[in-house]
Amino acid sequence: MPKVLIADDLSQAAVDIFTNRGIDTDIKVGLSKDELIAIADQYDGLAVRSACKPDADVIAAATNLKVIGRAGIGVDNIDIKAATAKGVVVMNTPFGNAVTTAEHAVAMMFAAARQIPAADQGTQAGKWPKKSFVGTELSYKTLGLIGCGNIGARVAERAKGLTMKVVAYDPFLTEERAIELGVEKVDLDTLLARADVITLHTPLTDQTRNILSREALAKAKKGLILVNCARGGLVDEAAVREMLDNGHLAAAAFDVFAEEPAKENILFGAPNFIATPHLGAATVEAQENVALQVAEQMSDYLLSGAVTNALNMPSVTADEAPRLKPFIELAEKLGAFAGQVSDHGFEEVVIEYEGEVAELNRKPVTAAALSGLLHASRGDVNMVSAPSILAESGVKLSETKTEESPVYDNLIRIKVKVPRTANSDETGWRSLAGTVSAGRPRIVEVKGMPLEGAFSSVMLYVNNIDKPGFIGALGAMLGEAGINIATFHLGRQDTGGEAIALIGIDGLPPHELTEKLDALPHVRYAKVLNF
Ligand SMILES: NC(=O)C1=CN([C@@H]2O[C@H](COP(=O)(O)OP(=O)(O)OC[C@H]3O[C@@H](n4cnc5c(N)ncnc54)[C@H](O)[C@@H]3O)[C@@H](O)[C@H]2O)C=CC1
Ligand SMILES: O=C(O)C(=O)COP(=O)(O)O
Repeated sequence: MPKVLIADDLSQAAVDIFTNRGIDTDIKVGLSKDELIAIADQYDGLAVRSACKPDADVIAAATNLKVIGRAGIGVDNIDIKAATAKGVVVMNTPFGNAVTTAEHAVAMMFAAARQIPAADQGTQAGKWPKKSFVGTELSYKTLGLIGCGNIGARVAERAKGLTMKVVAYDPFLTEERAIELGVEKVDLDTLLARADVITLHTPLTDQTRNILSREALAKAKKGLILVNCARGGLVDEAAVREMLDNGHLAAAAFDVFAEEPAKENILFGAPNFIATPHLGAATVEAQENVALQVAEQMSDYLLSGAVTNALNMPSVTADEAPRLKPFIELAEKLGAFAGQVSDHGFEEVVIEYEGEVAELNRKPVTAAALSGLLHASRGDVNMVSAPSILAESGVKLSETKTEESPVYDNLIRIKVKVPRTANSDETGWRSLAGTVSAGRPRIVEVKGMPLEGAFSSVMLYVNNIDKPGFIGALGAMLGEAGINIATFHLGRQDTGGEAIALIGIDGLPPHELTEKLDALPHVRYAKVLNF
């Protein structure tokens, strides 16, 4: 039974889902990094929010981990690169808390415009400070959105309802979407020059870090109200402090800080500064949503291989997962075959899809083929890590698809381009193809030669010149070595030409056998393959 560690405060809804789906959970909130590392290998899944930080060390220690689920949106607390390299899927819940966070941003905008927290404090202290708090009307003012995705768009809708004008800086916002939302797409400098209020809604990435730098903030209108409910690292906090002190900024309201939990911060105590402790997603509704969603997604993945909202793996719906399973198995086996016979590596990979499989969601199938392909040389690789490992290695990958499949209902062909080496004049493309028949993977072509057979867990692959008596000699040699033959598949180009034998055998043969085979005059190549 898979086991999940819930390492941050999640609604009970998550535990209920895991339990109903037959997954064990441990709830351990507030663990130190060392405490987490000490127990990490016990779990197949790790469910977090923003406080727990699964970095490369935690992921390395979590030797059984298959999935990290983020009950929320931002994943900057998770080392996705390390997770990908270890084959761990990282998934989030991209919509569950978007409305709640947009509402918090709007609340912060009003709180800052009318200095509500300070007015509240003064009033409750018995000062009746009516003259101290003259605010700013927001109607017809310009709101500048930095980032106009899920949350930004919801803030825009609300701001339009408040009769504000909305301009947005988001390089990925299309003109069509901007028109649909009724926002004006502008560049960052224009936004800085025109906005009366700026609110941030981008993820924290290398591109967005410090997007509101000192220089950028200096370009903003005097009297700007700044709201940050996205991530602390987006803004230069020291510059904001100075600008609140010198009046360049009228007010700032931050839910997020460069260092969290923010027990101390340069902004604390600044004039017209409002802080909340990362409460953007903290409503009952949002927490139910994200807990339910993350638990369902993680359970789906652990139990059926369905992938939703993953940041490092293509999606596979619960309906697709069983349909794709045999193709994933076939692709992985073909890849494994190609990888095991590419003794000197490969420079390029082409995957061809024909027939029924061409119409399916091919991304996970390709990922499986690459996982098989890289396994021989890289060992610890899976569908999550294989595509990025291949991309980093510089090997070119391309894919073709055709609905036509002349012989089989479906066919996957993997071609690898092998380099010329000192010992081998065999350069150019090697190709292997297989089909799924009655739900089982079958190999149907090796090096362009047709042959038909099932995969066995151990197979002897022999590439030889077609000569009378060769097959008999091969069988005798295996018999002498005490190797039982389970299946025997033959293919050849033409009489007396290049031929192949693919022999399913019970158990691993001794190394000397392949050496003996290799030494035979008609043998060009012999190898034991594992599937
Ligand atoms: N305070 C809180 O509790 C919460 C904070 N968040 C934060 O809000 C962020 C945004 O969430 P969503 O809107 O759901 O994400 P999203 O992915 O839907 O939208 C982000 C937008 O930022 C844009 N963007 C990316 N790079 C940019 C750049 N260099 N300059 C300008 N725009 C850029 C993207 O094109 C996208 O449209 C999350 O990544 C998370 O960090 C999310 C939920 C709760
Ligand atoms: O979803 C997000 O990105 C958030 O920042 C919410 O964070 P939290 O789950 O409240 O720690």
